[in-house]
Amino acid sequence: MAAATHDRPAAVHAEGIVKRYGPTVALDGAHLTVRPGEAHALVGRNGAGKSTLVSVLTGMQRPEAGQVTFGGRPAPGWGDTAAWQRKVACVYQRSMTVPDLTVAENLYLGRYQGERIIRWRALRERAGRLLAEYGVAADPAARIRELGVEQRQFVEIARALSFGARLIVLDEPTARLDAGGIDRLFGKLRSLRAQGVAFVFISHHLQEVYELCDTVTVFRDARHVLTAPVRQLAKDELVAAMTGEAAGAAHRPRTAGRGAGEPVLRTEGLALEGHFAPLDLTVRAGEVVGLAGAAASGNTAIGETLAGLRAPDGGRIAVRGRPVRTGSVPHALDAGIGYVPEDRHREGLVPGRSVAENATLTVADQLGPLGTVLPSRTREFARRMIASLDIKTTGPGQPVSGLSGGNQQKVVIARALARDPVVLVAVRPTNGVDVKSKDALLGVVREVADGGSGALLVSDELDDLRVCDRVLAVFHGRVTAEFGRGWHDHELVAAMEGVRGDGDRRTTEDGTTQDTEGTAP
Ligand SMILES: Nc1ncnc2c1ncn2[C@@H]1O[C@H](COP(=O)(O)OP(=O)(O)OP(=O)(O)O)[C@@H](O)[C@H]1O
Repeated sequence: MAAATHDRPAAVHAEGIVKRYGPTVALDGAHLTVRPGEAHALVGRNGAGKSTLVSVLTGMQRPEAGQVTFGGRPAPGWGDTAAWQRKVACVYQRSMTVPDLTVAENLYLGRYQGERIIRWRALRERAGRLLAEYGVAADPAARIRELGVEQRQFVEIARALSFGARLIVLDEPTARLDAGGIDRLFGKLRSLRAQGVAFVFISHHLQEVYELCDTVTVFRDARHVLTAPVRQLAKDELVAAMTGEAAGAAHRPRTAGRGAGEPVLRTEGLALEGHFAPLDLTVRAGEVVGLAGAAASGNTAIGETLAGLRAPDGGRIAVRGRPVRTGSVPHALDAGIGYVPEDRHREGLVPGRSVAENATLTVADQLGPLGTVLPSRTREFARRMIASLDIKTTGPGQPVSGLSGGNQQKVVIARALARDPVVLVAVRPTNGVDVKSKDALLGVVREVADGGSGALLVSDELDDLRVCDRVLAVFHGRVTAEFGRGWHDHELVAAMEGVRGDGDRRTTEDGTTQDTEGTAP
């Protein structure tokens, strides 16, 4: 199906790109060529330089050296935003659209500068035609905040195409989509490729690279390492190129727990209407428990309720047998619930503060006041975390804003570990984390449990869930199945999606299937 062509000039060609941030060399003579109609994966470890290249290719950052051409013509002048928009767009994991404006307004944002009167009805009609042209099912009058991630991404793609861009960068577009959403996104990308639109696809999910892309480029330590047809590169060779280690050197985290002890976390009838039905959950010392479910299953809401971010409608939470006041983050923290949020930008970090300060924010009272001089204990803890979570940074004193996305995520995890939590609740902790660091991170979660705490891993990533001693599948706000070790991928995926078929059959706790009603709470 590959629509990539070699007889036309490259959709984008970049060469000799150098970009520095102070002492950090983010790109060191990097190059990339993407053909029209190609789906080109750009992969590399956290901090390899992928986002920096994207910011250069989209005119957001000016490189110190190098050239960029689109369709064989030099890139627009620095600062000529409108001209860049006609060449290329990036759909980020975090939406660049304006949530309080309508779809129609977002589609035509910035295009009517200088015009005194905007005809709203005509604008909505034009937006409707535009969306129909690109096969996007979204109401032009709906506010962006009312749309799901999937529709928002489609609106952003339609917006880019309507400016004339024939190159679209997708930065981890699948991170917040469920399996059906990923299928629909890939279907749309395939049909656009057939029309000659080229994609740069950034993902830490290598299986998606194999599913969607025809070419892959690997960056390592600010440099281009290889470009190859995806089909000619085995997955372990790809990982080896990313890590610089021999193929097969990557190890899986240990999965054998020491056996469960006393309950460290217990919920009784914990419920949140519209999100999850009354839940009785027990996590024991030494145990890693998985809460598996798709984005809308309610598993994230359970994690957020345990962390005190949401107030439940009813039910109780106890840590080591002691009741925890629900709906209060400070009480959850004091009770020993460590929390790794899904959205590190919103809930995770203080950008101007250093790696060490951010990693220890919750224990500031134990380590001494935050100030310009780092207390030695803060720095010492940060150093340990930098080593064990493999954080790529110039040191504990570097502001977190200077870290790549994946490395920021690791700082959020460090922060949750700083207090020696009795139970660690982590929501999709490996989101945006590279293949090798994922192993390190899951190994740390395992160590937390082996050290006598408990861990609850909220995720839909099978590779993450493999570290668990038990996995509970959540569907429509209810735990529908429980698995011990040794589950098969297809069983867990089926349980996460709710097994539909004759009479809507589900797997129950003892592993059998039965007819259920499958109603949402
Ligand atoms: N604003 C900034 N200030 C200082 N250093 C920065 C800044 N942005 C990026 N860097 C550094 O540049 C290097 C490349 O970062 P970049 O964000 O391009 O990596 P990446 O490959 O996109 O990583 P990830 O997979 O984690 O998103 C990193 O060492 C990072 O710390």
